[in-house]
Amino acid sequence: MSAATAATTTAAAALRFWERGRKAVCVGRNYAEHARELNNPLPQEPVLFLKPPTAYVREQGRPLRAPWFCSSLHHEVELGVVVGRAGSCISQAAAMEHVAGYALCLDMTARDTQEACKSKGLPWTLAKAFDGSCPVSDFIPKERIPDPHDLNIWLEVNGQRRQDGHTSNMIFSIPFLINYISSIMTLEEGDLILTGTPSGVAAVQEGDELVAGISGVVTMRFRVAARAPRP
Ligand SMILES: O=C([O-])CC(=O)C(=O)O
Ligand SMILES: [Mg+2]
Repeated sequence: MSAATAATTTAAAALRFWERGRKAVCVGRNYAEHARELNNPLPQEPVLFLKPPTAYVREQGRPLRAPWFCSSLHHEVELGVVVGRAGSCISQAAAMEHVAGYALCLDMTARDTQEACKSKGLPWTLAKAFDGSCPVSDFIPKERIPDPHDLNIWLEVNGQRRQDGHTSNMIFSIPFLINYISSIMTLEEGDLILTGTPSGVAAVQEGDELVAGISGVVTMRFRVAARAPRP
């Protein structure tokens, strides 16, 4: 691909990736300390699940809220990778050419629902894919992050640091994940890959203020509202 084409695809993906109706492919248990804190085994292969485009919520938009069936809404701060060029069966060597940039993300999780799903051997869709379950920062162009495996990602609740991780501790690297995911489902321009959370996940309460950041790159702020009423 020419440099001009690469620049065009990057610019296109920079345009509000969260409004493009694209999927978020999420990786679970990609940090050993987080797998351990929830008493999960270390994965031999990436654990994957999906969030629909209706999961995205923007910083200046509506507040975060637990869905009606959840009484333990957890925060999980994660580095998001924004796909700039579609592909399937992308090699690890070519993987970074398909990256347009990054976003800071929260994989908001209905933890009690997830535990119930796990114990019944059911998928995690209710726990992970509800409306507003994926707060995202502005798009961060690739050029602003020379090494995505050398980032400090953190989250504070009401001014108290809860999560403080480093992307060098991912079990599966970004090129590995792009290769693995694209061998299962086509990655499209504007798709987001959530790369897993470091340890320190915990429940949020109505009225909490969440501030998360990638040190030296971006911060974002969200308020937690009352749980959604049962329809
Ligand atoms: O819910 C979980 O523990 C799995 C997950 O999303 C993560 O590790 O980021
Ligand atoms: Mg997660």
